[in-house]
Amino acid sequence: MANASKEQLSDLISTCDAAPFGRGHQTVYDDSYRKALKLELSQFATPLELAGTIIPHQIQRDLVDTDTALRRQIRFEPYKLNIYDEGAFFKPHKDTPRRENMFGSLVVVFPTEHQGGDLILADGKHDWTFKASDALKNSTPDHPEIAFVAFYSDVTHEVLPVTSGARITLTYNLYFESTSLSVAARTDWDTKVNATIIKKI
Ligand SMILES: O=C(O)CCC(=O)C(=O)O
Ligand SMILES: [Fe+2]
Repeated sequence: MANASKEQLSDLISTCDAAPFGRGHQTVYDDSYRKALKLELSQFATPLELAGTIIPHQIQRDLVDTDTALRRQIRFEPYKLNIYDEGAFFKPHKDTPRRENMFGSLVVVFPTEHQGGDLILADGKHDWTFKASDALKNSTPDHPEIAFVAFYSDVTHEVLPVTSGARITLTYNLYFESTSLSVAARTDWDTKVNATIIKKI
């Protein structure tokens, strides 16, 4: 991605489908709510090996181990590749839990040139802005960087419109290894968002 030319990005964009989202129990398309493109897991391959980065450790340390009640092994499941070209956005929503031991989401942002597309997160008490376009501005083809943000499932988030270029993200569902604890009942965590830039991937 760090070396992607405009042509390669337009090729990628032209192979993608419109991205739906969950509304109640349904999966719907509504481009006044979510205007973006996506590829399902079966439709792409990525050289990004999450296990080879610091991301799992950082999420374990800063999002999970900070609370003794939560201290458990976590697992990442890749979910979708999302492409936001100019004018694309995703209005405020919470992610639909895929299974009862899902406790959060991880969004990895690739270093493709773009403006806008800030991710705004809120839990009712705090809000956060994750501006990957700024975070990645020192990324170069020779020294690519990625940015990530991880958050609990009760955090509402939205992607503001991309004003130029293309913002490409890979989302993961975050699970606890054991299914014993009902995580949905917990809404009083102090730190709900963890955002960092990973250098030199
Ligand atoms: O691409 C992003 O930054 C967020 C995507 C998202 O919120 C989702 O797929 O549910
Ligand atoms: Fe989401």
